[in-house]
Amino acid sequence: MELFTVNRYTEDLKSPQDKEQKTSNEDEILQKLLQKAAKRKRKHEKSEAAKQEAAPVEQPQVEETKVEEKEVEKEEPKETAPAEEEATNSQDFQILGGDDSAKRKKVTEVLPPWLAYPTIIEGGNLLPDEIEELEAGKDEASIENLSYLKDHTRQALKQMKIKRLFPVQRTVIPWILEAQGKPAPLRPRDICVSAPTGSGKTLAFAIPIVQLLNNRVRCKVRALVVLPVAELALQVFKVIRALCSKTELEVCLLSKQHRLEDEQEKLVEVYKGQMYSKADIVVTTPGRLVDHLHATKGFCLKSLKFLVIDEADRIMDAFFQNWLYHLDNHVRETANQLLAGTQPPLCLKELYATFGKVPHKLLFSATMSQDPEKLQNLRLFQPKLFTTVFALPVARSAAEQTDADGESMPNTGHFAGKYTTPAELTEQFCVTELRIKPLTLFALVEKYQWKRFLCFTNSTDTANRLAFVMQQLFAAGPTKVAELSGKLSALVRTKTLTDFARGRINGLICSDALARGIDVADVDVVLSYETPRHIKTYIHRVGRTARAGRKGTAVTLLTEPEQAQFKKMLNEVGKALGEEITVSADTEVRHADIYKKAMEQLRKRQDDEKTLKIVQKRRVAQRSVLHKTQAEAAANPSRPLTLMQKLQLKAGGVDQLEVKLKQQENKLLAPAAKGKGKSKPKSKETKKQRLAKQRKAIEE
Ligand SMILES: Nc1ncnc2c1ncn2[C@@H]1O[C@H](COP(=O)(O)OP(=O)(O)OP(=O)(O)O)[C@@H](O)[C@H]1O
Repeated sequence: MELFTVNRYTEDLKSPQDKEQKTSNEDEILQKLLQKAAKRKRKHEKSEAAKQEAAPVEQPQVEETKVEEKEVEKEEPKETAPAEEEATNSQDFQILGGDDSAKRKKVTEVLPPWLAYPTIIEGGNLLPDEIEELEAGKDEASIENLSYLKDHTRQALKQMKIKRLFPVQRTVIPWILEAQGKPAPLRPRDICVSAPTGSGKTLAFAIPIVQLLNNRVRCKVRALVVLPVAELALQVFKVIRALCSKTELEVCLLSKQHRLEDEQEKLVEVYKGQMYSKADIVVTTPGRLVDHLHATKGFCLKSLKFLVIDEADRIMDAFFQNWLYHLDNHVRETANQLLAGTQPPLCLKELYATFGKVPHKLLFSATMSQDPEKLQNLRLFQPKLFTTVFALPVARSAAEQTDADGESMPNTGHFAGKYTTPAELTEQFCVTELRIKPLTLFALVEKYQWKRFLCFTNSTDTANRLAFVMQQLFAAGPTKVAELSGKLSALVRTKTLTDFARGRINGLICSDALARGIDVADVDVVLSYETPRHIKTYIHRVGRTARAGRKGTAVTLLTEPEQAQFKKMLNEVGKALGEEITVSADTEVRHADIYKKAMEQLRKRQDDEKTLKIVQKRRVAQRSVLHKTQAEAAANPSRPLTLMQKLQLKAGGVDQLEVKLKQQENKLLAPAAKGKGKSKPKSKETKKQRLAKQRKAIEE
């Protein structure tokens, strides 16, 4: 008996004809195999003969032989039968570790047509000839001559001291107004706007939104503006609020600078058991939006008509609590509730108005992302790109338009408008040594008498340390310097910015968290203390000056090794390094004493911080040990304590230990507290009152 039975598939030959056909097929295959074997044999013989010839010769000639071999191989297919050709063609696939001569297709980056063929925003900011036209009263960009602007917008703009619109505004505003004016089944295309920093993108979306929402009857959240950081949200909120000043529209700001409960009060009101929206336009950060979607009863976005994403590439780069997912869920849920009839009022008209409605998405940035994956997350509807600078696809010859196989290649386009800086910006650099970098910065500010400057570092820690050193260096003079980094609370940051805007502070040492979007008027110069890691960061940093058609300067401090790398980074996006500026060579000697002192103080401060961290860590550890010992002793009074535990309890228990460690901590914090104590208000305000006062001052 067989243990295993192997079942093979044996094709039943149905007819003698089939039988004949099968035998002829077999013969054919056999013939092919024999031909192949003969070919292989021939080849082997030839290569053996060649090897023998080449044996006494040195290395370079071996390579020649290889070339010959290849030539022989290339010639051979001419002699082979068609069946053999098939077999040789199979070598088109690249064999790993094998012959490298296999054919490879060239991979080219292809932009989707909407990115490759954008709408160009013509004209720069206020050009000299335009100013002459403005004086002559013939200016086409004057708000008086633009027919699509409503009276309430003109009045508000006049109050904001805006007389004419910038190119990006003149292109985008009429386009949105027209796209929204089309009848119901036609849906407007979503747009991406890529324009330089300070070119006026905020008004480009704010004006059409305010004009289109102004004829609403009932207050509902119809526009949502999302920004990456609280400071930016506050800035955009102020612009939209000013624009709405002549309308009935309500604008609400949501950001971590306020208490959630306060914001909830501003968002929703309850009347006779029904929830009503108190805001038409909501300006928010992604994190705060998610908080409200989950925690605020009655916060409903089902009537959303506009979704604006400012600094879009930043928002797409970061996860931001997956805000898009939560927003999507919220809109879908409310729509479903409405369809299921669980959310009153359910009437046909409302159903019709809600069903299938998607907000018009408007994306803005100075460094727009081209990454299709990131853009796909936003599910843009037939997107359209507006950009200021663009090199149109280069015209190619007929030969260039086809690849090696003779197939036509798509036009790839060249997105040159991706990283642009304002025309009014002057870029410079200063070469220094790492050892004396802070001193060079100090000397530059002294030499050029900059009264309003921003200085960027690559991390919050560097910003913190540099601000400390600069404060020491400038201590004797009138120049006031402060830190502005992500390490500080949002409230302190906003207060510092307000002080800077009002001229109480001359220079801010910032981390990159605030490099984007912040609009402070009349910044003389933007300094990069450390070279930015990415060109995008550089574009946003330098964009804090030369805004709204004004002139500005950007200076980068470079060490010798950094110079080539930075130059390469700029060249890659078609920018040049700019002019070199220097500080006098005896700077180091003149300020040696004061610099030495500042560095010593910094070292002392760092030591203190380290000790404080250790004390705090020990405090937490000892507290937990004591708690454990006390709990054990209470739970099991009969169990004898170890000597260590007895000592710990004898030392005075948790409370006394707390007091002891607190004393140590206070001692270390004492010098800092002393300095702060001077500026503290004398009145007995509570912390809550003080914060409320600060908030009020900031919003004003
Ligand atoms: N039409 C205008 N006339 C005069 N000033 C304007 C006009 N439009 C905007 N501004 C001013 O220009 C400055 C920059 O505007 P805005 O912040 O909108 O620029 P942005 O393009 O968003 O810059 P960023 O990319 O850095 O965020 C603001 O101070 C604003 O008040």
